[in-house]
Amino acid sequence: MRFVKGHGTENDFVIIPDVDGELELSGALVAALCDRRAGIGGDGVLRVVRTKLSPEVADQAGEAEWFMDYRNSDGSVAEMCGNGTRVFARYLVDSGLAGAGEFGVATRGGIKRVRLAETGDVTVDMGMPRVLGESSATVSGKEYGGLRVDMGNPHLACVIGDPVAGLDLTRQPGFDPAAFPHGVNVELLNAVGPRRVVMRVFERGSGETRSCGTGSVASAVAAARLAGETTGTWEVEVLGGTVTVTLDERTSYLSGPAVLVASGEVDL
Ligand SMILES: N[C@@H](CCC[C@H](N)C(=O)O)C(=O)O
Repeated sequence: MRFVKGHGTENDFVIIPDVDGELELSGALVAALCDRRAGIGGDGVLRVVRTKLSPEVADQAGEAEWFMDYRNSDGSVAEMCGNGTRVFARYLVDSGLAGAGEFGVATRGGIKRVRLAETGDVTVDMGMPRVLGESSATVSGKEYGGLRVDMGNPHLACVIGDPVAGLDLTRQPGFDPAAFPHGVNVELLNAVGPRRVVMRVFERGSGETRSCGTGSVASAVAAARLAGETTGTWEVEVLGGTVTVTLDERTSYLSGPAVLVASGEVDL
């Protein structure tokens, strides 16, 4: 099986080209590919398949030729992945499946428009974040209040007073299953300057990752709300670098680097 490895601020993915939709991507196969010792290693898999050949998103085929079939490293399916969309776009352009510039990508969370800059950065129109209210997460016995934000996938973004560096995120933070019946991605962040936050994330289905695009937008929304703002540009520092989030009256944008680092054949 041919693969390409890429990452966006070290949120890393195994990209599997399956343009004609011939592959049976089981949960076990995804987990084996993402295994960092026995496989290639990654936070998730991005299967590249024609939208029109994918019944669950075929209605998006008029606006996006390619479907990003995203899976978490434990094999579970997720609706959306912001960094994955940026890396997916980089792959499409570098492999000649899409022309440079601007185009749509089909996802389970709807069409995402992407724009590739000459600097190498990729920007995704992430849509309007939906704020669903408040909830809380528990880390090492301590409870943190946070904002429930729907980015196509579920988030709980908690602005905490303390630095996030010392938090133990080796285990899934506690959360209210009634508020998040399908699980949740938990962000913990603190403000380190005007419109600048440091964020760590525990992702549903993948554990702690070094960056999360949908989580960065959710974090910017939570930080903005605390500052009494609704629009503007936030820098989100993550373990793997920095991404930029812009909120406006209509939508949100995620920008940052997206790179491909390896390719080859895998026989699992
Ligand atoms: N890393 C992603 C989010 C991936 C999906 C998430 N783990 C979920 O299950 O919702 C991003 O960059 O947004």
